[in-house]
Amino acid sequence: MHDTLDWLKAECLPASLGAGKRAWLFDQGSLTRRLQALAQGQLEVRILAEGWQHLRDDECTALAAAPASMGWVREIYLCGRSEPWIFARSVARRDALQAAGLDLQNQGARPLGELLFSAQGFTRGELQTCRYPADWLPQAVRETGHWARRSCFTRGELGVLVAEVFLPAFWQAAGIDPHRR
Ligand SMILES: C=C(O[C@@H]1C=C(C(=O)O)C=C[C@H]1O)C(=O)O
Repeated sequence: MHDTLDWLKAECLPASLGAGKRAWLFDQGSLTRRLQALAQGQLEVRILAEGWQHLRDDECTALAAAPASMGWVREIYLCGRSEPWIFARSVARRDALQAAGLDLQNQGARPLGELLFSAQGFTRGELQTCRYPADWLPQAVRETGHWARRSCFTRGELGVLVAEVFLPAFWQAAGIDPHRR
């Protein structure tokens, strides 16, 4: 397991990372909203998996949870013009969700961003990036080297850790060479 997965802050990234990719990776706004514009409104959430699972080591560390804590896991594609552009995995501690009375189980195909960027009192923490482990990706998009970012949205004791992996089809749609750093 990648318990030593290093998520890097903006200032730790190689200077060689292209400005186009860096701008997308570290944009503080709602990714859903930006993608809706890029897809001219043809953006949908495709749910891949949801449920209570033991969280990964890097997730437990980020959420200040004991190793292998139980949490709600939501894995989706954000599809632009019916093509997977983003793989996203969002997790939160079960104890914190229950204490907050937040019901992520019924989010369904509504973008999580509508909850996290609405007036619900969530604050976004620092954005970090990494090259996402291929074996954490769905089989259909399993390649090494995809840029990912993550941040934690907090409200009181509750943290929702959102990781977004930018797939080659997205970079092409954004007019950025997916093979350049
Ligand atoms: C956090 C956001 O929500 C987006 C929607 C997600 C979902 O519905 O599961 C997951 C990650 C994000 O890309 C956002 O819009 O920035």
